Amino acid sequence: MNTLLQDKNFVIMGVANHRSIAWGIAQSLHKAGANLIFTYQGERLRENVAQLAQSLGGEPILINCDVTKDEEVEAAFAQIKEKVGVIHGLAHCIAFAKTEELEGEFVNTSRDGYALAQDISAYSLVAVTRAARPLMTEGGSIVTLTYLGGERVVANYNVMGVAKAALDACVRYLASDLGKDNIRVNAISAGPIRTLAAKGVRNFNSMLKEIEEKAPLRRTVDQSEVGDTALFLFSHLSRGITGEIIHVDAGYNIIA
Ligand SMILES: CCCCCCc1ccc(Oc2ccc(Oc3cccc(O)n3)cc2)c(O)c1
Repeated sequence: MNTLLQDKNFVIMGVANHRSIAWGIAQSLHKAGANLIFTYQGERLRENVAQLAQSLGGEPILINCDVTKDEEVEAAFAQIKEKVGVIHGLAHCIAFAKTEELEGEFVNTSRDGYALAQDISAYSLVAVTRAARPLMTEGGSIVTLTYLGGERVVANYNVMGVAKAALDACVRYLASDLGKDNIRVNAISAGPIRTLAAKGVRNFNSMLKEIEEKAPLRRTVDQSEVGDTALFLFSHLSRGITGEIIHVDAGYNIIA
């Protein structure tokens, strides 16, 4: 146990089940003494998140929030303000694209599929940052999840790669806006991890194998490694870092 985040309040958006990267982040922050607020999308996920949150002990705070609806984002953060007043950080672990657009040729991406991926996977960071900002009266740190496929072509990642490229630029522009409020905005570019979301990407398994063969560390990474990097980005230790993308991928991104 450490006290790096003792008694500080963090919002975690995007826990779906025990394999979620968001859950790995939650565990790392909990061990550092943080108080956690979980948001989920739609009542059917509430029970999953509730059981996981209760396993940490204490009274978890669970808030429904569909990030595609401005009124739900505003209502969610109004509830969070009422419950805790101040927050010190936010983990944005939300993305979506239609599975039929996560395979084959990118040139065949539909107009509505492209817009949907951008709305949920990139614009939602802007929306939640705008809503969270007034609650970060003591400064803060916002962390989102991105992937190498937004920097270089990764077969099948297609429309999500373009959405992650937009997300990465959002990180930089939001960091520029919020730095004067002492709020930092960064992204963790995680290597492939077997999550519910990963099931939506064609040939995911072959990518895991390629990484074990080519990554400098000759292995893939797990949710706890991403969680601990998030802990660093939420703590005083990363106070000089904003607008950055940190790769937690066993070094794979440096290999041609
Ligand atoms: C061939 C690429 C292998 C590496 C992919 C690593 C990765 C795994 C999961 C990622 O997160 C999502 C999130 C939503 C998403 O869209 C989905 C997921 C499940 C079902 C569905 O209809 N859409 C796809 C990937 C992600 O952004 C990146």
